[in-house]
Amino acid sequence: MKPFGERLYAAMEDRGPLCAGVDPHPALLDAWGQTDSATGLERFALTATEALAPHVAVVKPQSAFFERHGSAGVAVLERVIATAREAGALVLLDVKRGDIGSTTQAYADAYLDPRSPLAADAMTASPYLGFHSLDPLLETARAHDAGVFVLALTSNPEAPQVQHARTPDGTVAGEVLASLRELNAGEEHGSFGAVVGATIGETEEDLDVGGPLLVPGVGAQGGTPESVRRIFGTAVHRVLPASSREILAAGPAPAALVATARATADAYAALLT
Ligand SMILES: O=C(O)c1cc(=O)[nH]c(=O)n1[C@@H]1O[C@H](COP(=O)(O)O)[C@@H](O)[C@H]1O
Repeated sequence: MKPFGERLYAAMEDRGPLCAGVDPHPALLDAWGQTDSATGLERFALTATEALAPHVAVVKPQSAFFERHGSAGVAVLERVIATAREAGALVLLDVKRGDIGSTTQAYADAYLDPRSPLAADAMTASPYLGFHSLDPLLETARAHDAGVFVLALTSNPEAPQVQHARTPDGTVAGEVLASLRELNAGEEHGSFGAVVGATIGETEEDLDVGGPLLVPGVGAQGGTPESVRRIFGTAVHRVLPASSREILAAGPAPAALVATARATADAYAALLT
């Protein structure tokens, strides 16, 4: 198998630059006429995945919305992952894990080792126990040609308190970005990505980490192709926009989901050229 970064680049060229989030919010379940239960979750999540996965580069299930339904919800997550991969999409599992190294290895086994029923092509990780507390994830990803997306400059308004904090060498976010650049050194399309929100406004950080840039915050949180172009400058060709609520709100009709996803991918495709 090729490394994740190369597989992602090929998928974005082939299917357009879009990561479609599967975030089964209770309000969306209701809007789709489903109950807030494991049965409603299953109908919602599989309808969305079956519709979108044949058309988008990446499907990103948000684990919390499955976990809140207990073990039945996690079983649905397993089916979403398998369904999306069978349809040819890459799966980025959004779990934002981060812990001491020995525990991080167990997360790596759960989400990146192909023997696990929850194994995905890539996962999200939080570096706030120290970037190298993530080493077990990074090493397991390398061993299985998977990817890791590390939070750098997130889309939420509380983020600057930690991420803009000064360090002897710059800022916390700058150090995360530099660590990713080091991991991807020598690769044209590295497998270790940064998460940078489309809503962060101006930044002086060097956002080109040599790997993909997962960019949530487009659509429902207000980010646009123009704001993405402004924020990412010469790194814009690495951007993978991620949108959840805006696409899912078009459902439950599969054709409407696909049309909204396609329109979003088309709106961002010009950024990559
Ligand atoms: O890692 C993420 O995906 C993420 C990082 C971030 O900075 N901001 C952010 O919104 N997200 C996730 O991206 C999704 C955003 O969904 P919408 O705002 O509905 O498009 C949610 O699943 C968030 O958890």
